[in-house]
Amino acid sequence: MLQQTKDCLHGETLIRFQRHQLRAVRGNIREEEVRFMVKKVSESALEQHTPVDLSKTLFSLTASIICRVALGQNFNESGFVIEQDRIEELVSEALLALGTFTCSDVFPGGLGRFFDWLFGVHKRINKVFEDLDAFYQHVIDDHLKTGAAGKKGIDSQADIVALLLDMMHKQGKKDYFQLTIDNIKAVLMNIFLAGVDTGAITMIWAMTELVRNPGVMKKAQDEIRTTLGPNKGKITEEDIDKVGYLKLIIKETFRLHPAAPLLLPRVTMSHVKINGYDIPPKTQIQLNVWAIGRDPKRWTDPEEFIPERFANSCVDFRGQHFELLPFGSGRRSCPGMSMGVASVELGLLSLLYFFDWALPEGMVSEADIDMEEAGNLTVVKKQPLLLVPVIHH
Ligand code: HEM
Repeated sequence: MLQQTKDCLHGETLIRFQRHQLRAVRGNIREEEVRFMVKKVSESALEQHTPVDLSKTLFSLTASIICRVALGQNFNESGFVIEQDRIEELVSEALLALGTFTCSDVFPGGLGRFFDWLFGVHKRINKVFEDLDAFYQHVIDDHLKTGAAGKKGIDSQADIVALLLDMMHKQGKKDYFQLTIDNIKAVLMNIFLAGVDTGAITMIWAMTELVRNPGVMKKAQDEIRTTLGPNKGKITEEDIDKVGYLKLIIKETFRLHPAAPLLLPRVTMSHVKINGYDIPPKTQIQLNVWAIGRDPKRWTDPEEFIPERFANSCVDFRGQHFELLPFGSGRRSCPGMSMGVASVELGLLSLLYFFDWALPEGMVSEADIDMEEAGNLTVVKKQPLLLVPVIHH
């Protein structure tokens, strides 16, 4: 028990430390982008009874944060190399393509390839990845042209492309590992595909559960508004640690709606035995963390959204407690966890502090909200979440 408490405290301290580190390096990109989102939602709220598409709003938020941190490019300034909508489209298309079943996965020989060719599977996959490659090349060329890549020197505000290009320029010819432009594009691909929609999906499900559970929404808003006080002009990341109930809401959202329900596939390196089953080497394994999160043997009332279940529990989502694994576990667990959690916390905190949320006209009860899921690698709410914002402060 003592060890568990120590682990809890250690985890919490670690995530705060990482957040401070991130803040020091990335400045207040997240705060600026969340403020921009609040401004846009406030504008919509002035047109009374007009619903906001929160799914779109939250995808735009995470895409803008990732674009600024990774590429140093701001959607809200003119001259961005690609339309924001197109980036969001490309990310969704790429994730869908990656999670698509291919015949050559099951029949690696000519037969599988023939059927994939017949159904045009690889053509579709190639098209979306060619478009993303062209986008990364454009951004890299832009950095090289403007000298953001090393010539001016790297400062604490440098974006990831600038840092990687700087590393590439400084490497010696005899270095064991030679970083190439292709490596940089691969890192960008990882960050884009893993970083944009996971955070948005988590916030969309959290807001969906909150409107379906008005008691939980009210408790969260009362705590947030009482703790932060009235007429606060802006929310900062320092405010996050003051509001404990929101953190329980986020944990409960991770339990019921992990953004990547099957994590990334693993392959066994040797023969293993699990629950009496023999699993030979080189077998692809998928971990269903969605099902684990709803397992009645582990959770009381597993289908219910009850954030209080975590109030006196040490169970956390950082990969040490196997009943809750929204970021995976082990060496291949999510490297963007601190950044993802910080964006989700700040985004939700602002939406709950500044606005009350009502159902759109025609929807009589919370039970009418559609909960259907869509996607394969990542699973999003199928129908956009439409809610009417009412300005509170
Ligand atoms: C709430 C937000 C996020 C969630 C729920 C999430 C979840 C996950 C999950 C489940 C995995 C697979 C882990 C495994 O199979 O064990 C993963 C991998 C990954 N995530 Fe995240 N993630 C989030 C945010 C981010 C962000 C913001 C970034 C980058 C800026 C990021 C970058 C990555 C990368 C690069 C991988 C692949 C790691 C590898 O291949 O070894 N993630 N994430």
